[in-house]
Amino acid sequence: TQSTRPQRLLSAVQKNATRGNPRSVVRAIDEFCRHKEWAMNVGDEKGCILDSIVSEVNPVTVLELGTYCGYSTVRIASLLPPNAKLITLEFNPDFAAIARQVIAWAGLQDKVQLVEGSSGDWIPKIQEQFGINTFDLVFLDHWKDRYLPDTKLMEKCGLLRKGSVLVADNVICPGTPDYLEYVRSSPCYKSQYFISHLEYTKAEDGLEKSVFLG
Ligand SMILES: CCCNc1ncnc2c1ncn2[C@@H]1O[C@H](/C=C/CNC(=O)c2cc(-c3ccc(F)cc3)cc(O)c2O)[C@H](C)[C@H]1O
Ligand SMILES: [Mg+2]
Repeated sequence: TQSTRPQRLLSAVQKNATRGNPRSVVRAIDEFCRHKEWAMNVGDEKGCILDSIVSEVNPVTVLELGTYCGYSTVRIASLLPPNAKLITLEFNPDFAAIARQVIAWAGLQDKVQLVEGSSGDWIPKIQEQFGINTFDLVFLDHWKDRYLPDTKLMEKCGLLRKGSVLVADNVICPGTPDYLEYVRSSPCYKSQYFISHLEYTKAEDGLEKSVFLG
C-alpha cells in the first residue's frame, strides 16, 4: 500500500537523524520538507523564533495543541529543563502514531506526554489527569478556527495564570483572524507579532506571542 507523507517524513528521520539527538531530528525533517515534500511543520525560520521565546520563558509546564508529526514537540521539548513536562494533544491516531516515533527517536519521550484526543475534550480534564494546575507556555498549531474557542476554554478551566505565554503559529497564513483580534484587543493579554515566513516558502507568516495578564 502507498505510504503517507507523515510515514515518509518518519522514514527520513530514521534514515538521516541520530537516535537521541533532537537537533538532528529537527534538521532531518527540515531537509525533507524543504527538498523532498513540503509539510506543515512550524519549520526552521519560525522555529528559531519559537526557540527564543521558549528559552526566555524557560517553562516547567507546556501544552501544545496539534502535534501533527511532532516537529515542534521535539523543538520545544529539547529546550526544557529536566523536571519540565510537555503535554501535546493530537486527535488523529495516524499522526499520533508517527509523532510518538519521532519523539522517541529524539529521545524525548520522558519529557513529553502525547495525548490522543481532541483539545475540546481534554483541556477540561488536564488538571485532574496530569496533576498540572496551570501552563507556563501554550503552543497553538491545530485547526486555525479552534485557537479562539480553545483559548477561552483554557481561561475558563483556570489553566492560565498571570504571566502564562501563548504562542500561536500561522496567524497570517492560513490566518487566525478571530483569535488575533481577541488577544490584541483584550485587556487580559499583552500581544506581540513576530513576522516571519510560511515554513519552507517566501510567503509571509508569523507567530503571535500573547502574555496572559490574569
Ligand atoms: C475540532 C478539533 C480541534 N481540536 C484538536 N485537538 C487535537 N488535535 C487537533 C485538533 N484540531 C486539529 N488537530 C490536529 O492538529 C494538526 C492540525 C494542524 C492544522 N495546521 C494547519 O492547517 C496549517 C496549515 C498550513 C498551510 C499554510 C499554507 C498552505 F497553502 C497550506 C497549509 C501551515 C501550517 O503551519 C499549519 O499549521 C493535525 C493535522 C490535526 O489532526
Ligand atoms: Mg502551523
